[in-house]
Amino acid sequence: MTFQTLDDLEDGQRVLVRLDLNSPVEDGEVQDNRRFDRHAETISELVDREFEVAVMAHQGRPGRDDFVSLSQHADILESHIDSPVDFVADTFGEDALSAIGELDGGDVLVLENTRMCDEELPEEEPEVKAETEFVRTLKDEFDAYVNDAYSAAHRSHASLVGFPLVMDAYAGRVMETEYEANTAIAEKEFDGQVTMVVGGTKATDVIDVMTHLDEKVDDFLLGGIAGELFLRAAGHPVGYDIDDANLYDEQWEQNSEKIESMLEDHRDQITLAVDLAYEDDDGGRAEQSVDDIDEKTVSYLDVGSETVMEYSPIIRESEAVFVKGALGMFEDERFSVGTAGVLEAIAETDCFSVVGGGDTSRAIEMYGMEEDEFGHVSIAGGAYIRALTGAELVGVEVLQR
Ligand SMILES: Nc1ncnc2c1ncn2[C@@H]1O[C@H](COP(=O)(O)OP(=O)(O)OP(=O)(O)O)[C@@H](O)[C@H]1O
Ligand SMILES: O=C(O)[C@H](O)COP(=O)(O)O
Repeated sequence: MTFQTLDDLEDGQRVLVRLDLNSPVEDGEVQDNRRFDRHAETISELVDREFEVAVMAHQGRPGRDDFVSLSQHADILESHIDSPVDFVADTFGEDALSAIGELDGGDVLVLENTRMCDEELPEEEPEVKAETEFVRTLKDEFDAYVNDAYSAAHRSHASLVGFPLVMDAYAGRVMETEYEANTAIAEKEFDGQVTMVVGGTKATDVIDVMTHLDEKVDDFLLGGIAGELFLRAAGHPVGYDIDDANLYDEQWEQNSEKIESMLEDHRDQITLAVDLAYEDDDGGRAEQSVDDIDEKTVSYLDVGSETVMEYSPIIRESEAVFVKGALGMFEDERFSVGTAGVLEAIAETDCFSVVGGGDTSRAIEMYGMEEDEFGHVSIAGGAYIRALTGAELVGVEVLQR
């Protein structure tokens, strides 16, 4: 099934565009990344064709440090296209409507973080989202809706699934290319070994998907927060929160049964880290064998060098390698050994590879690798691995109705 694209959109209209600009935030500063670069292509095309463009996007989640305004995103987006990008600190209230009313052909306006609107987040059916005041108010201001946010298309949120039910809806260029690439990849068959490197912070997303990929993937190599939860299930005292970070315990509550049953039924397909890295008292990197950890007293921020040495030959023997999520907090060079080591092993190997994730794909350029050393680099994380299972993404599905 296909959707309408920008080729089907009549010139000069007022368009409401959903991008995924969800980015890493370090000390309050939004970090530029390839999501801006890729979405700039869609926005530039709309500007060149004299559309009046308003952009919706989200950043972080309420209660987390990365839940910030989109004002910096507007500036970064502007630096990727050749024309001004305005920002209004409002999602669909009077200020937003007045700024939208002032748009002229070729103008771009970024609206405030959609997740600051109460109706955006709860996961509900598209039909319910279409009835929200948020959707009902904004839809009257525009002639068409464009969804370019493939990487958020696994979420049934108002800005993603509500508008297509009540407006003419189109796929942007990123939506089109990511959908085509990931669908083709999901249909690929491999004769040899298929390996999936699973890490990152969104353990709930990856563990759900792992349970659906156990026939397609021969070897899961674990790291990141997800890997620590598997180590906890295997009897090691890691994968617990030791401060207010709230990265582990809630995800453990949600997933412990699934993890335990995966370990029980598929132990031979799951490879766990043998050592982990942490920050020592002098601010350096220290490593500890998993077997020597009696109690969690520090935050483990990377897998250790021994683990990279165990994972690399498995990668070298693979016909296909999929990566979702970083093996450590690679943004800090001290904790990049796992992520950079595994990506380098993939780049050096003649296998088919896909690296996905808004954050994870950033590690490629940070550590001196080139995108063309990999089969496909997706700016989608959760959406791409869900697509690998052959499942429809709700945000894509409503565009195809
Ligand atoms: N042990 C760890 N402790 C803290 N953070 C970690 C650890 N391991 C990995 N990370 C962080 O995980 C992040 C990447 O994982 P995340 O789950 O956000 O995936 P992603 O690649 O960005 O995919 P998505 O697009 O779904 O967000 C990195 O920014 C990295 O710093
Ligand atoms: O970064 C992502 O994977 C998407 O923007 C979805 O964000 P979320 O996991 O916070 O819903």
